[in-house]
Amino acid sequence: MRLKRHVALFQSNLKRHVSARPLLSTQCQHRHHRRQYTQVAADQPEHIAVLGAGISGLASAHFIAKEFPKSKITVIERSDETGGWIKSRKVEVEGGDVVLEYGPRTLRPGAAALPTVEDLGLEDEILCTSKKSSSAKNRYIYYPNRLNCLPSGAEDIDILSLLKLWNSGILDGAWNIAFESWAKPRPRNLRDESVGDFLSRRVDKRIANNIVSAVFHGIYAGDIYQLSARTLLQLPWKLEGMHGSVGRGLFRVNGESDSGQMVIPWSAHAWDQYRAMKDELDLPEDLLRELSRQSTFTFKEGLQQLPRAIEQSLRQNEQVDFAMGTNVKGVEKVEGAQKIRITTEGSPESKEYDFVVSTLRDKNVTPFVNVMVVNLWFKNPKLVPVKGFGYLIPRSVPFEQNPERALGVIFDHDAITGQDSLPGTKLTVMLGGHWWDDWVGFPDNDEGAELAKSVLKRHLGITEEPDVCHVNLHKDAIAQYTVGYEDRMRDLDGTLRTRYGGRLRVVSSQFNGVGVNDCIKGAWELARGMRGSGWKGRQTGLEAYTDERPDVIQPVSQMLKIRAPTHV
Ligand SMILES: C=Cc1c2[nH]c(c1C)Cc1[nH]c(c(CCC(=O)O)c1C)Cc1[nH]c(c(C)c1CCC(=O)O)Cc1[nH]c(c(C)c1C=C)C2
Repeated sequence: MRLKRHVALFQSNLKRHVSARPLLSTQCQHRHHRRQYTQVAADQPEHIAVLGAGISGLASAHFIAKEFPKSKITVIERSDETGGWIKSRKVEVEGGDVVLEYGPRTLRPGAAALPTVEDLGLEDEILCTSKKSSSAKNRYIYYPNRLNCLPSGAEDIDILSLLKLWNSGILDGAWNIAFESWAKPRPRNLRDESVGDFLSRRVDKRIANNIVSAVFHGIYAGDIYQLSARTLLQLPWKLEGMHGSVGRGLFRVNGESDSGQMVIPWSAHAWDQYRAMKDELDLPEDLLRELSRQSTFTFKEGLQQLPRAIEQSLRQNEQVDFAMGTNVKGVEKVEGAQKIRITTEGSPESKEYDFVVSTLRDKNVTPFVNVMVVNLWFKNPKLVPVKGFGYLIPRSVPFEQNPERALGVIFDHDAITGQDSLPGTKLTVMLGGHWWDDWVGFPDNDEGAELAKSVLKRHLGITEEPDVCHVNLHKDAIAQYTVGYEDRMRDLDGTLRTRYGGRLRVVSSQFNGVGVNDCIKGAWELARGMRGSGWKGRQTGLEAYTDERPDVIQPVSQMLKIRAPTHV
């Protein structure tokens, strides 16, 4: 009854348009900094401001401090805690304690985060989930009214499990992959379309609505009919643009190559960045070898250990200063000088900087979705009937099976082991995302808990009351790279360049990819671009979108770990 009321109430919410705010004009209040700094060499920025102390801001400060050890760096953050929405909490329960993650919880062992982990001496704090573990192998999709295990690799495909999957209907339309090369190529003037439309056109709408929408729920909590195919399915989009079909394109580029490895078109920018990372990030062989066997990793105290360690190391560094609880009100170029003026809320004085890195969110640049994260812990360790990472819920699931608009459930007790001091069932239910785009009000914490429990009851048969239940509504949690994204980024690059002359650059999940690794990699690239006299150039942080050089055909190797735009 209560659930029905919630669902009816939320569905009756009307579409709300996000209020427009000018780029980088968040409120701020700025404290003055007392430390004395040695005079810096003329070719180093004297004072740099980093706006925001989420992972992008912290990583930017970390890498910039290494590039310019004599510059003064001020990190300005609105809240009282660093790390953005990476938030880990140790919670006491009867007989021990458990770690709950309110936001991202694991990292893939990609190139970006590892040097930071090594720099900070966090190697001994790492907890890995092996590629061979059940949680890495067993990923489920709930469809239409049960869990279906997806094969994790060719070696896991057996006839029985394939038959089960086939009978569920989740693979309906998959045969059409075989006929992809016969689908009509897109019109020449089509600059972008949605992921859903692209797949419906080239393969089958059912595949888009079932498996693909589930995967996109797990990454973007987004709507495949709004997200950009050109940006998020960049390889298939490129291959179709080059050869009229994805299959034919892959065949042709490999037929013409004599590299002996599987090759694909890379944007020249992504290839340069990839090589630079490979050349410069000198990681210990044993750490690399160990992590290559892992599916994901995190830390003993939770993922927030990473931003906390970066913060701690920055605080120990004389050149870095934090202005916490400080709201940026205005960012403008100083007339006639190569400086950026930052004004802050509650402070009559503004402050001028030689260089500014902004990681602030701007809803004029991309829309965002809201995600409600409900963490539940039960003393009983045997509540979930299967072992695995968890399950995702596609858009095609009938409404009666998902009236709460859940996006997926993570089996944290399986996905990450070694954080809790006692066994139990630890789950995270993710609700909302694009399903809540039209809502003007959101469930409160009690309602969120009821919705999550209702999902668990229907999908997993869990009727027990949880011993712990934490609910967090993350407003504007995940940036949405919607159709036309890359063209908008090119326009934004022009605007930023004209307005700030290269002295303000951006890095964040709005520009560099929504993952933690993407943000760290973006911060590394930004700091590297400042190297030498690079900070005096007219870059904006959006060079990936304006690099007009033709693609290069190179091995696929790390491509999946590096997100970069297309130029077809
Ligand atoms: C906490 C909510 C998030 C959702 N998506 C992201 C976050 C942080 C971003 C994200 N999630 C994944 C990737 C791909 C790269 C990767 O590390 O695998 C990205 C960029 C995959 C992923 N999805 C879920 C998990 C636990 C992971 C692993 C990474 C992580 O720890 O976040 C589950 C999941 N995430 C979201 C939903 C709705 C969901 C559902 C079960 C949204």
